[in-house]
Amino acid sequence: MPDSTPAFAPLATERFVLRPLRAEDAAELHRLVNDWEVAKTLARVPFPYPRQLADEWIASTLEQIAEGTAYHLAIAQPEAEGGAMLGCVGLTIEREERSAELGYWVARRHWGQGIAPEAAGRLARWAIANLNIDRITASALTDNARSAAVLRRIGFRDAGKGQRDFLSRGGGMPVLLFEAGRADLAPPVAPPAPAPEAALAGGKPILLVAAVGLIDPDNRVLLARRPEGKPLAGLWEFPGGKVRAGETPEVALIRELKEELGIDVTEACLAPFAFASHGYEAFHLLMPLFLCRRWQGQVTALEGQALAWVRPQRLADYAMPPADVPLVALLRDFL
Ligand SMILES: Nc1nc2c([nH]c(=O)n2[C@H]2C[C@H](O)[C@@H](COP(=O)(O)OP(=O)(O)OP(=O)(O)O)O2)c(=O)[nH]1
Repeated sequence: MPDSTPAFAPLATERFVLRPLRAEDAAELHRLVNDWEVAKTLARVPFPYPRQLADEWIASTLEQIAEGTAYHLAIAQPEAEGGAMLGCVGLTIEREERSAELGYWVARRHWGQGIAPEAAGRLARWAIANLNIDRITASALTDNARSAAVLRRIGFRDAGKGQRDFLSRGGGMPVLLFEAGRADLAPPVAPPAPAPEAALAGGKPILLVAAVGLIDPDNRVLLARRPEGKPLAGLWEFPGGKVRAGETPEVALIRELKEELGIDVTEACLAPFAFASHGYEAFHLLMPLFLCRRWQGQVTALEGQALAWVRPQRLADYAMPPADVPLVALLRDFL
């Protein structure tokens, strides 16, 4: 399954942009990182930092982005504000483990402005939503309380202690290990407000969500990727959404399919197929799954979500929410 990042479009944060490094950044990169206070905190940076290494490093980061093996980016001001580089943030992918390692540094004169959490938080949330990973790891020198605080602030959990080789220190150094999964990087989920007589499942409100397996003439099923910023970001799901007060599941689905995919579906074309009943932390999900083979209009990702038409036997290659796992098995057998 491809990652949905053919060419890397810069990521905006509240104040900055995270963009691929450019050959012309080399002199500035060298000036900023060839500073003992910065270099001593970084495992892979030698000190002194040879000027030529900046050129080589930048060229290698561009190759890695093209291959999808690592995403090392400049933290820069927006072009309209001068475009100055303030530091770097990066992720190295461990494909086999479906994880990535996060690193960052900020030029000394910009310390104390909250740049690292803003940049590292955005890259981490983008990565969990757009790359095929479930986990991000990071480490900080045991005496680098500032860096540990950055990681905790963006949702990382302490994951013990370790040892890492630091080029700048000429050997192994003790580090604190951190990690974050999808739930750690998601916004806090407010439990749905229960209707007055709503059933409570084990003390949790029941959330009714209607979903559909859209099936094309080749017998492929449409999956949509949950976007950055939503709970379960990066997981693939059946199109659909919450059933609002006063709606039937069918009406909710017809509305969601119009809003999210720009297609018109009639109730007669929605065939009830199965349902999911799954306890999430904040609510219990009850999700009828319909099947639909006929609709009007062109399926279009109107909310910027990645879409994939997937053959039944390939459904297992797509990481989906835990509630969907039994549905996928049923659907595969049915199709
Ligand atoms: N649509 C859909 N939702 C699913 C699936 N599996 C699963 O656990 N869910 C969960 C994720 C969410 O907690 C919930 C759907 O809520 P949502 O927030 O995406 O619904 P929505 O489209 O109404 O979103 P919003 O307008 O509130 O942002 O159901 C699935 O296959 N499809």
